Amino acid sequence: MTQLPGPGTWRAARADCTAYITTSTTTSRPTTPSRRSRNGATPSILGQSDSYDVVCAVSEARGVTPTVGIAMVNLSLGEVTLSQICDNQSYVKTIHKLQLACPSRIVFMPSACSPNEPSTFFSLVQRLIPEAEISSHDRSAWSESSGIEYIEHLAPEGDIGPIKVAIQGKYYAICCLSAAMKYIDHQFNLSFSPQSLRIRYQPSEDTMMIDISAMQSLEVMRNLKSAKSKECLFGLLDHTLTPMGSRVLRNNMLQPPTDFDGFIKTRYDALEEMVTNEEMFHEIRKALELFHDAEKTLTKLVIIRNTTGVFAVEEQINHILMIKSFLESVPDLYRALHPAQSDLLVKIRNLCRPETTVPILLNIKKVIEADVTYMKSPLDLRNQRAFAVKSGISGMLDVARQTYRELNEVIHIYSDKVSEDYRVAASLKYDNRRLYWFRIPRVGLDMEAIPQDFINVIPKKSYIECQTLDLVKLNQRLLDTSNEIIMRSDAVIRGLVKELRRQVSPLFRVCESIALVDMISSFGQITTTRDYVRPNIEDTLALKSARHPILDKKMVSEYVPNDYYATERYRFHCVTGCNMSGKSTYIRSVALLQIMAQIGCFVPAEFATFPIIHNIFARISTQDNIEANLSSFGVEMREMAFILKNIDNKSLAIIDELGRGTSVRDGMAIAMAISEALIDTGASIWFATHFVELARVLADRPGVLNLHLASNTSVGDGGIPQLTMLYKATAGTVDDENHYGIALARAIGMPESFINCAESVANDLRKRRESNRQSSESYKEIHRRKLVLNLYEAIKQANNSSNKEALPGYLKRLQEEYILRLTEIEEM
Ligand SMILES: Nc1ncnc2c1ncn2[C@@H]1O[C@H](COP(=O)(O)OP(=O)(O)OP(=O)(O)O)[C@@H](O)[C@H]1O
Repeated sequence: MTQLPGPGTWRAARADCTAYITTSTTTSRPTTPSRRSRNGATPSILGQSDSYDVVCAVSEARGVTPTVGIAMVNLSLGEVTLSQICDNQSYVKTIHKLQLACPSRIVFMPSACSPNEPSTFFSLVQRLIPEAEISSHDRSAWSESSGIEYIEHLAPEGDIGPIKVAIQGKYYAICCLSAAMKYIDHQFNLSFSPQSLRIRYQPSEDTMMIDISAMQSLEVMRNLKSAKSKECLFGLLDHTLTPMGSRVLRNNMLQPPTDFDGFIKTRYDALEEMVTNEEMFHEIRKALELFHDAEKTLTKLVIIRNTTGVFAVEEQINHILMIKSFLESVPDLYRALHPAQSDLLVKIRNLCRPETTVPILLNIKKVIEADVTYMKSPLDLRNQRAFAVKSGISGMLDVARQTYRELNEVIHIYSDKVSEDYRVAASLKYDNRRLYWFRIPRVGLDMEAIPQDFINVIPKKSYIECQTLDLVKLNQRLLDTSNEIIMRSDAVIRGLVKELRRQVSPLFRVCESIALVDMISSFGQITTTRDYVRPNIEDTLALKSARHPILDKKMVSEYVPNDYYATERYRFHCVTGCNMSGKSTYIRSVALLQIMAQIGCFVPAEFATFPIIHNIFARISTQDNIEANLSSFGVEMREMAFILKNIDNKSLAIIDELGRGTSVRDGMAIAMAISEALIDTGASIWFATHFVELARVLADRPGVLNLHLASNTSVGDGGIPQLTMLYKATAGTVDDENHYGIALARAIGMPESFINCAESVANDLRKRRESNRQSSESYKEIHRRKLVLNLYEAIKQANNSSNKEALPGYLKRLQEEYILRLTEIEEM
């Protein structure tokens, strides 16, 4: 049992949270942690298929810029993540972090919740993370010194120093660790074996924040229409072969790293090596197939529960057999990684080297039979467990095993006898609930006159399942013998578990390496099957012939690739185009490709450079039905307010169809005001709109680039105009004089009378607008001057760019845009 650190002293001098002086104890109902059903909105948006027990303690120093400490203890994976976040009054970063972790419990200080006046943060957590159970825990549990003691006691020895350096000054995070551990001990009667818990500090600036609604509308983790569909970014990228690999991929997609040298570059190098060395790649994939979820098994081994009895010992034997088969599989991966040269793969190979795993395996083999292994079928697993401990270690155990063997033989002989006596083809089956039972085909069996000796009969379509009284008695004897074996194995197993607990730390590292190599090989799988390119990381976003990753796979060769370019000078991209011209697809692609690039994956393009982005926001209307429209404007405004409050120059925002939930005039005015505000943030904005006038007005603002998705109108059979989408992003605004909307309405079969009426209204409006248009020479002069100044600035910037490869394309586009804009001015 873990020796828990004594209660530390609460330092009254420290900020707001020191003021929480009460004598309250834990207030929530004591229960054991359980796998919650994930019905909450956030987990389903995040596409979570697996659920974990995460207990999270939070504390805060209130103020204008509050500081929040978080300690998240994952009881299913045996790891603790500490964070300390400098947040704003809406606690955006903290709430986002909690939403991604999906904690089963969130523990507060008693003074933050009722009967005291609930803090703003507490109220936000209650409202925005409804699926978490909220508790409070005694004030004295939130102690810095006790938190440090936990680290010293629970972290692997080699990790203690680096963790202490990382958490220096992170007072709130450390107090939360103390509270979380005491809460777990108090509530669940659980503790961790010494030096076994992975504790890490995660600074919030090390990862990209993808707003939850962006995650949903961009279909990052799950498809919008069907939760089962694999048509989402995660579905596209997840070719992992182990549960650990899939988890790491998911975590990376939820919070892509922002550290290029530390993470992204090393992943690119490893991936490049994998895709160029085909043989190594295949060997790695083959080796990965052998692994099960060792991370979870190891966690179960290090969690100390005060449970005894046959079931507990059986579980421990299962864990040992699983660890044994895990250790036996590691050398294959080590060999597969032999040719690796890239830093990351070499590091992973070193972590998997035999010096780490072989001594542990030898220790296991000292007491466990070498050929006993973990099996999936209940009968095989029971037999493996019965013979797990080496013979010769305990005389009584060997005797019990002999009885077990003989009883099994007796049962098989009895099964043959039943077949003979009742003239049926009874086959012996086994499951954990009934133990042995018979399956007898219905053919030749009179269902009206089933022998009375057959009990517990379950009729099925083509056979019956049943037992006999004698079989039930034999089962009971077998169970007693099996239990005796298990209990007699207990002492040996206990000793081994104790030994293994001391060695889990390097094994957890091996698991993490396997997970990482699995994620990279998963990227390798998609890179080799699709035509992906390694991105560069620079200040500029420049993509040549880039494709929407999901549509590209779905549409194969039909997808029309597009170019993207964004710098300080062109940071607000106003994208116009007629209905169905590909605007949304164009702007969404850029966010999805950015996420791919930052998790270390190659991207579907001919050439790609990305800047490092710290936040991704999206405002995309995903509900087009009339009912939803009632509130869609409210949702739209709320989301835009959130974005405007949190966006900065390291952000990327995708805004689609802003202002469409209200009248055209109001919508246009709001879109205009928001666009102006977004331009001033310095963020990279991709703004698709039907308001062509908006694009024209914004055209002269520094930082704005107008683009449109091209389409063609031609005259088809019978003189009927036809609309062809080209899906090609082109400089300038869409030419709305062609009335594409009306052309599309005609193409989809609206009545001719209606179309004629719409055309006449549109022509009237156009004439009126033309007569209002300014045409004075001085007005034109102002526009010409602005255009030349902009061109000068752009060429200067291009000259400074290190990306010479993208330069010709960029200059050509600049030229096209200049000519187009000049023509527009002259035609005014
Ligand atoms: N680059 C492309 N290549 C091929 N097909 C595309 C491309 N972009 C979009 N499409 C097709 O066009 C359809 C419509 O695209 P999208 O929804 O992006 O258009 P939109 O301009 O945003 O439409 P609306 O204005 O009506 O919302 C997509 O479902 C896809 O099938």
